[in-house]
Amino acid sequence: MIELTGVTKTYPDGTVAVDDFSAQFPPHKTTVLLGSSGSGKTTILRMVNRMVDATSGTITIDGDDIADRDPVKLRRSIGYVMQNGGLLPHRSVLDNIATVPLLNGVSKASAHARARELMDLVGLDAKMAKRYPAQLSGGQQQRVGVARGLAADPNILLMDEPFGAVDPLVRAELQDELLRIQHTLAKTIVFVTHDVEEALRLGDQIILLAEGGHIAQRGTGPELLGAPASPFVADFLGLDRGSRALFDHDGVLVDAFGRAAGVLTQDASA
Ligand SMILES: Nc1ncnc2c1ncn2[C@@H]1O[C@H](COP(=O)(O)OP(=O)(O)OP(=O)(O)O)[C@@H](O)[C@H]1O
Repeated sequence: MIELTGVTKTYPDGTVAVDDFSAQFPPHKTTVLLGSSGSGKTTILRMVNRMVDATSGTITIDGDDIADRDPVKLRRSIGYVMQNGGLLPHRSVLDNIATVPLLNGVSKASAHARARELMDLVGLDAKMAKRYPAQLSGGQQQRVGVARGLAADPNILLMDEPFGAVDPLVRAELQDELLRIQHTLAKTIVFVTHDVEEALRLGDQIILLAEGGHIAQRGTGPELLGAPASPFVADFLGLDRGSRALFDHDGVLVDAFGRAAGVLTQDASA
């Protein structure tokens, strides 16, 4: 369990990116931080592995305060996948995937063997192993990024808009792959996106953020869709724009395409 309590981040120029944020990211589940640009999603994510240090508040992982952990060791124990893969351009696919295990002192032979297994897991053809990032499509680069994030077999995987830079079809494919991988590996995933469809597809829990990391609403996708807490939430989810509107059929919520999206509680349907 990752727990953030009263966490604030003020950058040196005075920008309060995150103001008094508290939340839990449960183990083996995917939590999506959803919000528009500048709402503090990346800052929250980076505070979990101490790429950014919180100004105040507490962050614990399984009860241990991360402020007491060595930041470099902490960072290497947590998978991190960023937009555009963040790959090292002059290293082969295999070396990119093996980066963290090699830093952790794993032998090159076993790091590469593990990297080949991960290539298979994320759906990359083995013949790509010796290629350089520039010789891959955007979608393939993202797969390498996911494999690299998983290479040290971390319990926690932080993903910062990992599929933001690819076209919608490839994006849907990558989302499917992630769902498949997560079904097998059950990592604790924190996934940042500003894309509502992506959040609804991937999130066991969605935390919708307004500016300053203020929580507009948290819950499952159907909970947010079925009972948006404010006009801001309804607007962000696009509930006023038709396609995502929900209709009540005897207590079962269905979307505009007739797909079940949730169940109304007794009170809400009364
Ligand atoms: N190093 C920094 N110094 C000063 N301000 C920063 C820094 N990094 C981020 N900010 C500011 O903090 C706020 C939150 O930024 P953050 O990147 O966390 O938001 P975000 O929701 O992830 O946005 P995006 O979707 O655009 O990545 C923004 O106002 C941003 O300009």
